[in-house]
Amino acid sequence: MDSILVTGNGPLNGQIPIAGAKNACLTLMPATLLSEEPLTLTNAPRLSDIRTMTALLQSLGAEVTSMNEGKVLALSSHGLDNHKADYDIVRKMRASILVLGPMLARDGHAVVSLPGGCAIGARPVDLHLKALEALGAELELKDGYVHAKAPGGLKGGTFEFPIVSVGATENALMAASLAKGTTVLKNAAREPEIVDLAQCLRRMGAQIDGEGTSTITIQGVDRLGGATHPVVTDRIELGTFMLAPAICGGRVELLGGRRDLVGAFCDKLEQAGVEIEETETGLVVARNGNRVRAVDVVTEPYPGFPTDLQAQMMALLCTAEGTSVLEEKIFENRFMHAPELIRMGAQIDVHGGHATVTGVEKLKGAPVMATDLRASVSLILAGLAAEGETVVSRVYHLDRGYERVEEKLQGVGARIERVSDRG
Ligand SMILES: CC(=O)N[C@H]1[C@@H](OP(=O)(O)OP(=O)(O)OC[C@H]2O[C@@H](n3ccc(=O)[nH]c3=O)[C@H](O)[C@@H]2O)O[C@H](CO)[C@@H](O)[C@@H]1O
Ligand SMILES: C=C(OP(=O)(O)O)C(=O)O
Repeated sequence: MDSILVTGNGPLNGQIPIAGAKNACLTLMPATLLSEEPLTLTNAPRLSDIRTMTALLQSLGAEVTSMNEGKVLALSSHGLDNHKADYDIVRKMRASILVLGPMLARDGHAVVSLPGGCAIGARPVDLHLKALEALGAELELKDGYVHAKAPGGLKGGTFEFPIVSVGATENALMAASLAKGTTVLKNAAREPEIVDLAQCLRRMGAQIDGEGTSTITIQGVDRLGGATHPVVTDRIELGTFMLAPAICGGRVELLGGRRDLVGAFCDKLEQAGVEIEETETGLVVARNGNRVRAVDVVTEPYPGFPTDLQAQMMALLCTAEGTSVLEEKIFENRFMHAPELIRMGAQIDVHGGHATVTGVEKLKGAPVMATDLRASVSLILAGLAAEGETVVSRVYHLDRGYERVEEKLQGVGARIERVSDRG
């Protein structure tokens, strides 16, 4: 299993290109199941999660061809010969549940394994199921699988999400696109990935209004066609790499970055004393000299501060002047990076959904490991700011969501390399 070796660094300077969003691509790919015609996604990220979704769609009988070194995905679901998403693939990635709504909407039946919990929390899928029931789906849970039927097709309905869920909004949005009549989704998620999905579905012929607000209205159509759609920029990769010059000092331009994707996050960075400038080609982040200041952070659905940047922000605040409190409101167990950061000399006290971080002048390199994607990259950021060497193991978590992380950071002067254990 590979590890990442990071050696503490001085200021970083240069440019980092930001890829298409993992979380957008993982919902755009299952949208192929809604149509008999081809869907082409450009600006796709090259990630293990994308390969997992490819394998899942192929297991259902869809064709997925990766072109242009993986940046273009040509998908076609002309003849699905299997409507069962097997546990062996679904357990690898929670986003697998996103095949349920589209398969059910197009063909009237689907069987999908329940994904189960994961390191950051229990993550039930009850809201996905309730939203589909509001569209007339008949569901039964048997042997760890959701057996779904809609013999006469799905029918439009109104559903108000009791809490904001990105994935449940995506499943419902896709299913409603082919339901008969009008669907109104209230308290819907407003994330840029939802907007991207709605734009792609519209290109395929769907009639959708209100994406990016809490109420989305969908007028169902009989069939959807083919489309070509560029995947939106990955705001979480963007925020992660914005933290590299923030933590090491220097000046880095994140190519393709836009402030509207990471507004709440930018506000916090600026409060901490980091400079951010929007250019025609991206976002420039700079910090010179002084230590960053402590800031308090509360994770919330978009447009709030994203939970997927909480671990990385904690790494920065470990080096800030003063005491910060981070409150995690989305996932109940998303502070697993804290004990690892403590091994690097950080002062963190976790109490329930809060972490109190008292900044130290210098972190110290150490061998560390993490049990999830964003936790892993937070340890790389901490390693860049630490004295000495940090070895981050369990790199497969990182490969789920960051393409060529070491090359991108090397490109701005970071001392980071992948070490293979195989030899
Ligand atoms: C592939 C993908 O896009 N993943 C993102 C997506 O995950 P995902 O779509 O799984 O996250 P949700 O927005 O659904 O989760 C929000 C909260 O709702 C709860 N919940 C969710 C569904 C449900 O049926 N019942 C329920 O109780 C979850 O446990 C969590 O506490 O949004 C999260 C929140 O921004 C991000 O951290 C993930 O990176
Ligand atoms: C939690 C994440 O992803 P997933 O929902 O796929 O587990 C993430 O991208 O940080």
